[in-house]
Amino acid sequence: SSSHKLYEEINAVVAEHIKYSGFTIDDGVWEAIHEEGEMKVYRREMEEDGMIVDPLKAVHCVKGITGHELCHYFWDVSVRMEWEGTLESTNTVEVVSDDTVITHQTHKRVWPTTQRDAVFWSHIRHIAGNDENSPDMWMVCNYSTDHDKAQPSKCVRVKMNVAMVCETMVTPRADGKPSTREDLTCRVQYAAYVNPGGWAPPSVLRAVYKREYPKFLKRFTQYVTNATADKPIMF
Ligand SMILES: O=S(=O)(CCO)c1ccc(-c2ccc(C3CCCC3)c([C@H]3C[C@H]3c3ccccn3)c2)cc1
Repeated sequence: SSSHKLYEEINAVVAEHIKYSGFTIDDGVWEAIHEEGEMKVYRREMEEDGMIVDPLKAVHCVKGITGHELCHYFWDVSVRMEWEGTLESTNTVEVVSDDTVITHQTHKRVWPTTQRDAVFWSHIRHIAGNDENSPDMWMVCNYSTDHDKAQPSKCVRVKMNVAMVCETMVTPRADGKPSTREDLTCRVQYAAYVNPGGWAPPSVLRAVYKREYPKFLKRFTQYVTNATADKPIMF
């Protein structure tokens, strides 16, 4: 229930991501590392006590789906192994409420680094827009947390703060008929702050992020497109 002690943190993290969301990327600050069609991926080079913690930001535009659908599948742990290619295992350690779960997942080892795992709360939220200044958005935040049911493992624990924020554009039909998927466009913003935990070679980490984030975003959005193609639209 929303009286759960986590909600203070959840509300603060959500507010922060809304504050920093925005489709305009300040080129002076963000370095483009990948552009493919509508998908553009950026990073900022940042280190915290010798650790690479490059913030990552990506924007994408996906036809034929809604932001609610994209966030639903990003949040739904039961399908995560189907689209997250770098995952070895995932385990839900607590269902906090119908919009928040706590997950423990292990990532496949990335040579030559030690294998990593993550324990995080994952919260899905619809932010109703009331005018063009505050658009209607769906958002999922994945934020590292501790949990006594998350088994200590051989893995190095990463610290992460990830947000998927979506806006849906519906082009009105001239014939006044109900919208179909051709009328839908989902504008996606993905922001990830991942501290890899223990030491890892900076050049290796930067190469991994540069390779894996575009792959993950492409594979995930393709997964949602396929999963929703023959289903009624979830607005
Ligand atoms: O968007 S999510 O919330 C989706 C839920 O899974 C997310 C995405 C990515 C990560 C993550 C965390 C750590 C690493 C590294 C750090 C040193 C060695 C492993 C990587 C590396 C494996 C690379 C990677 C980058 C991007 C996407 C997937 N794989 C990724 C965590 C959560």
